[in-house]
Amino acid sequence: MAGHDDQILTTLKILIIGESGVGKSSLLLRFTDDRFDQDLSATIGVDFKVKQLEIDGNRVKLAIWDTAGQERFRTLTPGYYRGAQGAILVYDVCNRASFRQLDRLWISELDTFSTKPNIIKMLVGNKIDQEESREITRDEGARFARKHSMLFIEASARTREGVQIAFEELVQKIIQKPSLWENQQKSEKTIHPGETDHSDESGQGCYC
Ligand SMILES: Nc1nc2c(ncn2[C@@H]2O[C@H](COP(=O)(O)OP(=O)(O)OP(=O)(O)O)[C@@H](O)[C@H]2O)c(=O)[nH]1
Repeated sequence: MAGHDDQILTTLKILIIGESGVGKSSLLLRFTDDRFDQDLSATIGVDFKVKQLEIDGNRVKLAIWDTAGQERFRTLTPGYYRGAQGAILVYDVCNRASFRQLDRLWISELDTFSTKPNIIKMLVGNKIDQEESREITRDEGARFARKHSMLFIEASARTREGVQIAFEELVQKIIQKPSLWENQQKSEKTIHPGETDHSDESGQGCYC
């Protein structure tokens, strides 16, 4: 029966980044637990959830890191990024500042700290249930994604729209690039937030 660990193709590390309040934790909660909480508190440091997903007949385990958007809660930045095969960059379609910050901060931070040069990026414009307050058109989001070679989807953690597909498309693209995950199988190891990883010091091992 699918779901046993020996049937898992690989474990992938996925990051969710973006400004505070754009809905990163809400997207994760919707994806992992199919829940939405109107009064979710701000993330402090990093949250971490694991979920299995079946893509094109392959079962993969996702370790999803939800990072704090607020500067004062972001203390371990390089560690978040290390070894990640995929990143979800989130903005709020009703908040232009959160869109602008992708260019000013989040993309360059990802480029600086990512240890995998071909990491797959998915841009998510969240909160499309608030159409009346929209500040960023779908077209503008799509153009920005194209410019930065990112996948793109609009979503609402509140209504579920686009959430599952955002994660699935990202994972599908990662699976299609075996160079991102293939040789971590032998030494597969999962580091949880707060644990120390020494694998880089020896020049081998992985961080997944
Ligand atoms: N209407 C609407 N509200 C949303 C949606 N997603 C999140 N929210 C609300 O937006 C607020 C912030 O959501 P969070 O998920 O905590 O945002 P975050 O990006 O994780 O914030 P930090 O943890 O501070 O980085 C909460 O009140 C959520 O209920 C959405 O799709 N639609």
